[in-house]
Amino acid sequence: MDKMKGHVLEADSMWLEYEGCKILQNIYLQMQTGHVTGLLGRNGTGKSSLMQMIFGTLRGQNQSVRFNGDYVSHPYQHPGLISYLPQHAFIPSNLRVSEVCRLYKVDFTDLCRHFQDLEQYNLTRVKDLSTGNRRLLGTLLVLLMPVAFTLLDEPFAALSPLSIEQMRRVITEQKARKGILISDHAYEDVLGLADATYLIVPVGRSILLKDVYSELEEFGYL
Ligand SMILES: Nc1ncnc2c1ncn2[C@@H]1O[C@H](COP(=O)(O)OP(=O)(O)OP(=O)(O)O)[C@@H](O)[C@H]1O
Repeated sequence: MDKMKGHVLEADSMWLEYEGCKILQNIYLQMQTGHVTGLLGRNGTGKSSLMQMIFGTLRGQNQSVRFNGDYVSHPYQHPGLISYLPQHAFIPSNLRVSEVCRLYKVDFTDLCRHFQDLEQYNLTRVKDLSTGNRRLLGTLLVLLMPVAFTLLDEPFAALSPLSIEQMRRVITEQKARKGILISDHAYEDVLGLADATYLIVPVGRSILLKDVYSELEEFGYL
């Protein structure tokens, strides 16, 4: 993938229902390389589901994900296109940190450049890391993977204030080479990073925020 050229990833007509219960209705969202896009919404409004649909691992009633205008049926199957940080643990826990770095095509030295404390865990098995360090490792792997777009579901949860600050710096650095979508309840952190922010409002519609704080209040998020 040509990193010098700008790329656009669009999620269009995203429709999701569970047993007749409407979660997402006709959502549109756009990401572009060089930009951080924020995704906010109250608990249960469907942010995680939307990310899984964009990644391609959850099928809704309708969805259209387009890369530079071309429909992509399962984005995660395209090498170099997309990475996704789910809320749950996802790294094979029996592998050593150095092995998962190879698996995700991330240079361990580069990873430690961002978080020096991780240096000592090169040969540690993932299951022996603390919960916070496992989350930190997972978030860094997904962020540093050589892909055009990265989806981050709650990257700040389980991180200490100092780690959040450092992670914000990594995100800002990485946006120079990719497009990043962030959903987190630490909305100030999201707004501080985002070039544009979408709010999912009940029931399942998305709004591109313009007058950010007054719209967040108007739609009952704050
Ligand atoms: N497998 C499922 N079957 C039925 N309902 C589901 C299923 N998965 C999710 N839901 C429902 O879909 C809605 C959206 O869930 P989702 O996890 O996407 O929301 P969210 O905005 O990410 O929430 P949070 O901020 O609390 O993480 C919720 O009401 C949830 O209960």
